[in-house]
Amino acid sequence: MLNRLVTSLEASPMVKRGDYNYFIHPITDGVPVLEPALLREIGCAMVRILDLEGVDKIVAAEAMGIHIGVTLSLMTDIPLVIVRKRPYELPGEVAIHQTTGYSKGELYLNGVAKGDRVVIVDDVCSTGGTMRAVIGALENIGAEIADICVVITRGDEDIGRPFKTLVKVAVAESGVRVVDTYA
Ligand SMILES: O=P(O)(O)OC[C@H]1O[C@H](OP(=O)(O)OP(=O)(O)O)[C@H](O)[C@@H]1O
Ligand code: HPA
Repeated sequence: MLNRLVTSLEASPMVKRGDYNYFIHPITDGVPVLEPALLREIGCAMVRILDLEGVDKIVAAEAMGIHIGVTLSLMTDIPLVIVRKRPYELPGEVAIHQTTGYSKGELYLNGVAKGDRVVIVDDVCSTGGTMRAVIGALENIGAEIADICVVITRGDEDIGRPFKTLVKVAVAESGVRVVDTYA
């Protein structure tokens, strides 16, 4: 069912970002080219496993959560909120500090109100730093997180609540191995 995702992940080129073994893949980097059939495969799998009952908004972080969020939004007609890397200073904007395995930065959340029922999607969860930061901001606003799905999980980090993933991978300097699939 996730044949395209599994095959392409296991063919990922590897680079070092400091000590971090970083795999390069169309879903997580947009390069070299993102095939519509792969996005459809992922969108269909997410629709199958996510709890979308009564969901008002899909929340996805810039940059590489965007195409995942767009795919799910087009398939479900649920509006999309993009957590941006630059501020807009709109009333109620929430600044979020993000730490990943290889970077630190700020994210800015607009467009989610107290009581909104949301799902969070992203391309990958590694240290869980990004997901923990986004969850914390949504909880502070008083949004209800109905469900979470990341396409690829590459670590065992605790993000403070259960979440769904399409594939779990083991990453080494030599490459990516898909350990499990969940859709
Ligand atoms: O679990 P973590 O260690 O937080 O890593 C996962 C995050 O890292 C990547 O984002 P990044 O901030 O690198 O930006 P990008 O989406 O612009 O590539 C990815 O899109 C996730 O959001
Ligand atoms: O290894 C990775 N590759 C692409 N994106 C990522 N985001 C966190 N880790 C990775």
